[in-house]
Amino acid sequence: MQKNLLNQIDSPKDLRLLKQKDLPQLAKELREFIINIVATKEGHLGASLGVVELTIALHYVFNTPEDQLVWDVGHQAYGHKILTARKNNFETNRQLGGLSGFPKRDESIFDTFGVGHASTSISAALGMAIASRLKGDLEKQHIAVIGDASIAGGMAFEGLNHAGVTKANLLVILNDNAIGIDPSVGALKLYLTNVKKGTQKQDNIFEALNFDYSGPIDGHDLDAVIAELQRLKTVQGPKFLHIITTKGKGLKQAEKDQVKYHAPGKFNAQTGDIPVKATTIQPPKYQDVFGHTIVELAKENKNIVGITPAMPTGSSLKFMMDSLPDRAFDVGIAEQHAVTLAAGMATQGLIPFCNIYSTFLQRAYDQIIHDVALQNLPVIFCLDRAGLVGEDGATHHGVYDLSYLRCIPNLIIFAPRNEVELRNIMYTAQLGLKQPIAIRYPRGRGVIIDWKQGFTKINIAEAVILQEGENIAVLSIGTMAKNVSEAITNLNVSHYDMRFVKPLDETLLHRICKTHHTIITVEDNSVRGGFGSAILEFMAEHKYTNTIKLLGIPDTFIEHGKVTQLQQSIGLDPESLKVFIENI
Ligand SMILES: Cc1ncc(C[n+]2csc(CCOP(=O)(O)OP(=O)(O)O)c2C)c(N)n1
Ligand SMILES: CC(=O)[C@@H](O)[C@H](O)COP(=O)(O)O
Ligand SMILES: [Mg+2]
Repeated sequence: MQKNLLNQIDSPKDLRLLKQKDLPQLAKELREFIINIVATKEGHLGASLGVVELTIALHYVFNTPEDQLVWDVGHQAYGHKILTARKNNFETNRQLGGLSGFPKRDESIFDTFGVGHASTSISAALGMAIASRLKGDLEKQHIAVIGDASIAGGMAFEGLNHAGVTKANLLVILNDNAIGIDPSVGALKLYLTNVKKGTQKQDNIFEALNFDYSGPIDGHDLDAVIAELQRLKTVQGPKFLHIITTKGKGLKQAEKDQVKYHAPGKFNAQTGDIPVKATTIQPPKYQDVFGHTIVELAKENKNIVGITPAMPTGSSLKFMMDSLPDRAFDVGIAEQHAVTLAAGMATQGLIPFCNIYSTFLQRAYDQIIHDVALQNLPVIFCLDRAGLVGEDGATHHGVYDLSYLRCIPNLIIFAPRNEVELRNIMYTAQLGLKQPIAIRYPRGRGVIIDWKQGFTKINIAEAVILQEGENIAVLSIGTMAKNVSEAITNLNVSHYDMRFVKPLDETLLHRICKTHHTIITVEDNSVRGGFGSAILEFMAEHKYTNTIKLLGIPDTFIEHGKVTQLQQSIGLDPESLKVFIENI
């Protein structure tokens, strides 16, 4: 058999010159290429391995980039990137200055739509298809590739509902591997399982929505997929192709442990094994502090329930799903539903901990305002991955929550400085708070090895004095306290961990303003409308004229890279902070 087909391909034009019988060999090479690079450079693995055949078939049959191909979430688009002129720099994937881990319009004309969040592809591709019709172009194809977990998201349903009454030239391909990051959930999953078994009794849902439905077909059978795509190319209007694939296909361990190999970190490219980490004791991940603490609290307080929209492993709510399964809910990729579900539960006296990554909570903004805060329902929001998240980049940084939450009446906003503070605020929140609270904490590990200490109640709106000095007061929020502490070692300045962005510790703030000529705020949220803005508003309201400097995420989208590199690039690392403070 011919070797090194992948090396001959710079763009889909080269791919289309290959004979169809050679494509399985290309699929093998593409898989090996992805595995070899992700094994050392890290990133999302299982999803891209699962769509290798589909990716080749799509670029083989359709005339990309004229035909518009939209990937949902985009974590499965590594093969697409490699076949579309990015093979030679794919090793820079997700690194500072390198390729983005997700499709991005700035990066390539083959990336028709920027993604990272789920369930957007159908609406985006439909928008393109309607635009083509309006321009009189009836030949152009528009394809949305969406996973079985993402199609259960509300916006995907909204897109299907609209598409079904249009004549738009839209092909929706459901890549059904029966798993998201964690196993897929919900009634739609049951329906799809029945379709695969051929046992469904009711009408086909997608046909009922007016789509020309075909499938399910084996998504790893290149000939079958190509034949069906060629047929669908000749069908006008909304079409739906259901393919069945295996997440992690081609790497034994990734097929077996699909959750771990969604994004496994470094692994051995030959064996697939993930190296056992050194056993030195480290501080825990914040997500695990959340996961263990909610179990501990829920065992004592029968009203506590936990909710996650499709992130049981990422949030560690799985600990509660394992030990108290009736009281922990994975609702699928459904952030809006998760928030309003929590609100409904709170009306009945339950104490919902609704855990959502900061970036994904953006999806549920009206629900926070209209369903929770307006009715003053005591929902406890736990916002994981707040601040810079690193290699996932601009689509995933949780750097807006303080700004978008701070303007909502009734809502308390707290950011723990360390693991013990996270535990204590979770404990405090379930003691009978009469209003909603948002607790935001970052990706990664904390600072305290001995974190499992007894609970202490936190007084609402009480800040903590970490160091008192002269003239300059540094006010930090959340885990930025660590960078500030490192920066001011040996400096005679004050440092306060304000803890609450809302309500502020006004008593302390009056004292700070009266005893320091300069105030510096430090946050890992946008400086626009965030913690520093809250301090500015306080000063303006009380007519303080101290000099104030706001440090945080500048008013621009921050790309991908290691968190330490990104902090350096925007002056939030300890060294830059030190230089800044010394030069005041
Ligand atoms: C709005 C939103 N919520 C949650 C996520 C986190 N997330 C990324 S991929 C994923 C699972 C996607 O599963 P599926 O659509 O089945 O694709 P697969 O990984 O199986 O290819 C989730 C929950 C996200 N990216 N966007
Ligand atoms: C693609 C996606 O949205 C998720 O896979 C995300 O990358 C998970 O982030 P964490 O690694 O922080 O859980
Ligand atoms: Mg899936």
